[in-house]
Amino acid sequence: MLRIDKLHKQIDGRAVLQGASFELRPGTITGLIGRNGTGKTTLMRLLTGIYDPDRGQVTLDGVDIHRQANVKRDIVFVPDAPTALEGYTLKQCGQLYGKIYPSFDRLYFEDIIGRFKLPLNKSVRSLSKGMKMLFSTALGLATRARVILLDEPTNGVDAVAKKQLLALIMESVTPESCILISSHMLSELDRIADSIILLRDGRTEEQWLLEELRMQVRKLQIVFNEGASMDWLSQNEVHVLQQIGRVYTVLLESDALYSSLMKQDMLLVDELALALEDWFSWKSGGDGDVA
Ligand SMILES: Nc1ncnc2c1ncn2[C@@H]1O[C@H](COP(=O)(O)OP(=O)(O)OP(=O)(O)O)[C@@H](O)[C@H]1O
Repeated sequence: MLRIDKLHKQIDGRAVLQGASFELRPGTITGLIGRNGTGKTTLMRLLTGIYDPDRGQVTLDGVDIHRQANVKRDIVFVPDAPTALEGYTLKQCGQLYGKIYPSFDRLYFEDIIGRFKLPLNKSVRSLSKGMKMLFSTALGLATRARVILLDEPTNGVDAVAKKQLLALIMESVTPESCILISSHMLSELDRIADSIILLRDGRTEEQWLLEELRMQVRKLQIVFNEGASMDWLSQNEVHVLQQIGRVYTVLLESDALYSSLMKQDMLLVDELALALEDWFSWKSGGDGDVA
């Protein structure tokens, strides 16, 4: 559906994107993660056509979105602050979006606004930061566009509304549409995303399906008898998340490693549920802070 192919973009002489490639498939929610300043917002601006790429292509069903302006109506970007709409009332914003986006669903928009108890006749400026995020996400989702890009949608949103917002995002994806969410909240993506894209050094690495990841990567708590088996622990494919005395929490990817672990001198081994954050800590080189 939306295909991103070797995107390059320099901003102020700095290469922000250096070959980002991935795909967004219909009916899916994809999480975009990466450290501060890695270029997630820049990438979203490129996908919406706000920026042109220096090199590379973004195509929606084979049509280059930077060459065919009308395709952009199928792609909506919800920024992390709706500054452009500050002067309008919420209702006026709905009317405006209804004119821009042919599939804008006004009833759905007003339904969401009602669910979050947002004031339809007040200006966007008068809303709190969290309310602004709820409102702009509602506006974006109500376009019923085929591709919806959400930049940190839960930023500033309280715990109760966050739960509702995540449910809303999940309910909004249809078999014909897809949603890309940039977020530092890995536990939220863990709950709602189908796949994850990690942006690092301007490049996207492999796109991981969360379901497959949970099957492939084992998280184990091991208590060794006497001394820990350093030979086993120091293998490249074993990642030690935590060590407290003789208790190790590790991640490992291969069945062969699991079999060789079973031959070690252990008091206890226990399988734990893998969290996206654990895996991320591994892939970020162990500092656990990429997002
Ligand atoms: N308008 C701009 N002018 C100059 N530099 C910019 C501009 N926009 C972005 N940048 C730079 O481009 C890089 C990528 O910024 P971007 O906002 O895309 O990162 P991000 O991954 O979304 O960050 P965060 O997680 O902090 O929101 C940063 O180094 C940033 O300083």
